[in-house]
Amino acid sequence: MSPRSFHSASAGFEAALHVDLLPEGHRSRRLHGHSFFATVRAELPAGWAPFAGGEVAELQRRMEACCAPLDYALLNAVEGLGAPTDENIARWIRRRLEAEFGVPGIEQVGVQSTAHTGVDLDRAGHAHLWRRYRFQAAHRLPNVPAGHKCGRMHGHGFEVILHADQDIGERAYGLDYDRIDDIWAPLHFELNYQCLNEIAGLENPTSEVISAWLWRRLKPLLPELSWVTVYETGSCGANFDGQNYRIWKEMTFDSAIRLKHAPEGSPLRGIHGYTWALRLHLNAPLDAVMGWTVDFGDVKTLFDPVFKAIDHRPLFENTAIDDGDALSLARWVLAEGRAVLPQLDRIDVYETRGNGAIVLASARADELVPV
Ligand SMILES: Nc1nc2c(c(=O)[nH]1)N=C([C@H](O)[C@H](O)COP(=O)(O)OP(=O)(O)OP(=O)(O)O)CN2
Repeated sequence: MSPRSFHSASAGFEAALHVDLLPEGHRSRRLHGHSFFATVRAELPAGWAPFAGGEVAELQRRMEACCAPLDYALLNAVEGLGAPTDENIARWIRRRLEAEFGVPGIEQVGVQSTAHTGVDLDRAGHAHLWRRYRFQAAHRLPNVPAGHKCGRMHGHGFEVILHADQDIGERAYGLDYDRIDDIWAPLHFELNYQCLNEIAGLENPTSEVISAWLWRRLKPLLPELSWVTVYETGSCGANFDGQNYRIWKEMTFDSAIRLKHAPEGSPLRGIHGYTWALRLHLNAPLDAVMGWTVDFGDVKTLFDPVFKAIDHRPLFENTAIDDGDALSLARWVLAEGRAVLPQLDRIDVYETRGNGAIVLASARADELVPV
């Protein structure tokens, strides 16, 4: 096993734009504005930050400085940006982070322009557009053991994220979000306000089965489709890429830390704390009878002793945890978590939205699947 790790930092900016390369009459040709949110994930070498454990703060500082010219700006007037599509903004941020802000090992740059729309630029330079949809539906899982809560008929506000790889290199404009909307529209009609068990192919409607069902329906219409993500609740879901199933479970923990390598006088050296966001990712084959990889409920139960060791704790008193930074915590959680859940293959730990660390259990290049 050769684990890889990434640091993540984000910056928001308010900006105006008009996208003139869209067809005549398209609403985005008009002057309009967005609250953008950009994130970078980078595999940073040891010694890059001013002190060990200071990587998130340093990456955040550089990310904010990089994006500063975009804040309260007309993006069409920003030098070198070109047509202000989400993709071009991501490429502009990436170029500047590399060339002017000394950020090595960039794995991903994401730009979110609305609550339901964005682009993730991967290491190879492919732009994955994503679009989020919602549908309200009921279901029950018919094969769960007696007494399992999901065996009862219940309902969810499901969310689906469709990711499409534009694969257009450096061209300014490829797939339009509206095309994804048009392809999604009949599926919304089919799923919304329905009982999923009554739909052919969804007799056992787990998140995994729904994501694969959507993949089979959408891929022929949208060859660019790269992942289908299904959120069953706000804290768990599944992802399918045509071959592999991945699931995740999110939780928060509230803990105190200090960074032991921070310089004298820095507040980061003293006791401080966060409501950390923790996301557990698992990769496993589908159980043909249950229709799931690992039961979200089992994930929670098996992980509970690890959770209890970090929630409402002074983590600097735990000598098994190297330091109080996000990467040290993610590494510890991965090691402890895999002892009880060997399917765990990635841990994300965030101090605040977009600012934290990710650790992978293996060196597979395609594991930064956005969710
Ligand atoms: N791998 C899967 N496990 C489970 C699925 C599934 O689709 N795939 N579905 C369910 C249930 O349908 C249930 O509604 C969701 O379960 P759970 O994670 O327990 O959801 P909660 O939001 O209720 O969890 P809390 O963290 O307690 O809020 C079960 N498992």
